[in-house]
Amino acid sequence: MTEPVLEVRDLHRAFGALKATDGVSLTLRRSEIHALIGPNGAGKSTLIGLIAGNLKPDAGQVVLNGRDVTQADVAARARAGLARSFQVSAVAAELTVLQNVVLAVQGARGQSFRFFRPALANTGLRAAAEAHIARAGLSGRRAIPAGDLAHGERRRLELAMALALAPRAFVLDEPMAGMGPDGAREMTALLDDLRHEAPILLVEHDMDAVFALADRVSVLVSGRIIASGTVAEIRADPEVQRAYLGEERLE
Ligand SMILES: Nc1ncnc2c1ncn2[C@@H]1O[C@H](COP(=O)(O)OP(=O)(O)OP(=O)(O)O)[C@@H](O)[C@H]1O
Repeated sequence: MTEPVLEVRDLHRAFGALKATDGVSLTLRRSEIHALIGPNGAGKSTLIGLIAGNLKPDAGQVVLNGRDVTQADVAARARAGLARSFQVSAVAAELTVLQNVVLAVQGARGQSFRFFRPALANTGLRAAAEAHIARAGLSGRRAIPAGDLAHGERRRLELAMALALAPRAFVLDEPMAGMGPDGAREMTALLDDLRHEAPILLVEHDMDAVFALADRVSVLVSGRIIASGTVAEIRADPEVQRAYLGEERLE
C-alpha cells in the first residue's frame, strides 16, 4: 500500500487536567475521504488544530507526505500542502471572486501582494485562477464581490482559494454547516470531485454527507478514537450507536 498522505501518530494534548486529545492515530490516503465524527466536545476542533498547526501537541507526531511537520507552524504546513478551510479565511469581501483567487494564486507562488495590479493583468496567474474557479463551480460568479456571495458560494470560493495552494491534503471543518439541503448536495458533489485533487479529512455533523462521501469514518469520543471503519462498519458498531449515532436518529 502507498504511504499515507497525512499521518497522525499517537497525538496527545491536554488543557489542564482535561485530555482533549488522548492518543489519537489516524491516516489519510490518496484520493480518500476520511470523515471524523463525534459528539460536541469530543475533541474534533482540538485535533484539527493540532493537525493544522494552530496548536502544539504534548506528545505525538503529525506527518505530511512522509515529512514530520509536528514543529512546523500553520504557514509552513500550508506551504507543505495542507489546505485547511472554513474556519480561518483570507477572503476579502470587497474584492471580486476572480481578484480573491488571483491573490491566492499569487501568494501560493510566493509573490508579494503589493503587485496586485500587475497580477490581474498577468495571464498566467489569471488562467490558473480561472481554472480553480471553474473547478469550484463559480465561473458565472467571477466578477461578483466576495461580500455579495451567498453562503454556499462563499464556501466554494474558499475551496477555489485552497486549490491555489496545489494542496496535498484538505482538512475541512464542517463544510455543510449553514447550508440548506440543496447547498449540502452541491457541496457533497464538489467534495466528491475534489478528493481526486487531494484527499480530504472531513469533520462533519451532517450524517447524510458523511455517509455519502466517506471511504472511512473515525469516531472520536472524549479525545479517543473509539471506532474506525467503513460507513457500513461504523453504522453497525454497537459502541458507536451507544456513544454517538443514537443521538443523531439515523434512519
Ligand atoms: N483552549 C482550551 N482551553 C481549555 N479547554 C479547551 C480548550 N479548547 C478546547 N477545550 C476543551 O477540550 C474539549 C474538546 O473540545 P473541542 O472543541 O476540541 O471539541 P469538538 O469535538 O470540536 O466540539 P464541537 O463539536 O462542539 O466543536 C472540550 O471539553 C473543550 O471544552
